[in-house]
Amino acid sequence: MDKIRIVGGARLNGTIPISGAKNAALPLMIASLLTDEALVLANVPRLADVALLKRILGNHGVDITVAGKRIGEAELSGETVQFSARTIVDTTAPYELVSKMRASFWVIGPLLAREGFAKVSLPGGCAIGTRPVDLFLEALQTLGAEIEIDAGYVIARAPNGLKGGHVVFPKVTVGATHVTMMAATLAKGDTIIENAAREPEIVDLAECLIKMGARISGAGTSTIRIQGVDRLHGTRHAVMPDRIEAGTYAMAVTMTGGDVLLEGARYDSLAKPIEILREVGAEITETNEGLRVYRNGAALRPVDVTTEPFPGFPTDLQAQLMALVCRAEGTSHIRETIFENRFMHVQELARLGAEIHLDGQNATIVGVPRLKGAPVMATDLRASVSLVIGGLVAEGETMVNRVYHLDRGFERLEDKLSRCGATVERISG
Ligand SMILES: CC(=O)N[C@H]1[C@@H](OP(=O)(O)OP(=O)(O)OC[C@H]2O[C@@H](n3ccc(=O)[nH]c3=O)[C@H](O)[C@@H]2O)O[C@H](CO)[C@@H](O)[C@@H]1O
Ligand SMILES: C=C(OP(=O)(O)O)C(=O)O
Repeated sequence: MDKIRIVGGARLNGTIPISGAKNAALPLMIASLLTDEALVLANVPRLADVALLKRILGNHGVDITVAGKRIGEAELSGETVQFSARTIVDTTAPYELVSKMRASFWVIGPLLAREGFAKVSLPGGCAIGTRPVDLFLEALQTLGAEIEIDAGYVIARAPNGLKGGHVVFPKVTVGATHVTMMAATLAKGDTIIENAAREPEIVDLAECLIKMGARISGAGTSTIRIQGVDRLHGTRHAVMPDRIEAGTYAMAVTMTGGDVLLEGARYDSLAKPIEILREVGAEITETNEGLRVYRNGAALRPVDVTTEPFPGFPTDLQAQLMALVCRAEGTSHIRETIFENRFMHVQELARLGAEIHLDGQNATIVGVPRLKGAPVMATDLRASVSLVIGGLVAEGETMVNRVYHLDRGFERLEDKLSRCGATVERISG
């Protein structure tokens, strides 16, 4: 099993190219199931989750070819990949694949809309919480699906096709918004989604679906309207830059000090994290190429942050912020409201010398003057990278074990950081 070895102490200086967003690439790839024509996606990140979803789509009959890079594309940028679902050969998404990645459950929407049938394994919980799928199923029922649960599988039927409906989500859910929007594109009639997720990845998917011939308005607001069409066609679309990757490196630079251009990062997808990082002590400016993050030797200041759906502070940056304020001068408070068990990094950060007290969904972080390197264990994707951020300033060596979590969502992290002066290496094993 690979490990990441970090020797702390270096400031970060240089340029980090931001990859295509994992959380946009996954639903975009799944959207290829909606048409028998080719969907060509550029800027697809090379990540374990993307590789797994390629296998899952392949199982449904999607023909996948890597079209390579455009001339002049940077070495670290992603691939251009063509997804062609000419015929769906299998409408079942088996447990062995779905249990490895939750987002693979989302194939249920396009399969049902196009084929009138889908049998998809329940994804189960994961390290950050129980993560039920009740809201997906209720939304699909509103669009006319009959749902049965049998032997760990959701069996969804709509033999005469889906029909438009009025979906009101009782809580904001990114996944169920993606799935309902995709399913409704091929339903008969109009669909309204209220209390829809407003995440930028929803907008990216909607833009691609519109290029495919879908009639969607309001994506990015809490009310999305979809007029169903008979069929969708192929198109080309570039995956949006990864706001969570960009936010993570912004926190790393704020932690170490230095001056880094996050190439391709977009301010509007990161407004809240940028506001918080400025409170902590970073200077962040928007340039034509991306976001420039700068901090001199000034002390880090504590903050009080609650995770919320977009445009609030994202849960996917909570662990990284916690690592950062471990070194603040004063006491910070972080409240996690999206997932019930997303504090697995706390015990591992404590191994580096952090002082964090947990009370239910609230963490109190008492800043300490120094962290000290130690062997630590990654428990989930964002928790892993919080340990890397801690390791970048910890005295001596930090060894992060179970790096496969990190490989789900960070493309060549060790290359990107070491190019900016950090001592970070992957030890294969
Ligand atoms: C691949 C991807 O894009 N993953 C992101 C997506 O996950 P995901 O789409 O799974 O997260 P959701 O927005 O659906 O979850 C929000 C909350 O709603 C709950 N819920 C959700 C569905 C449901 O049927 N019932 C229910 O109770 C969840 O347990 C959670 O407490 O959004 C999360 C919240 O921004 C991010 O942390 C994940 O990185
Ligand atoms: C929680 C995440 O992903 P997933 O929803 O795939 O588990 C994440 O990207 O931080």
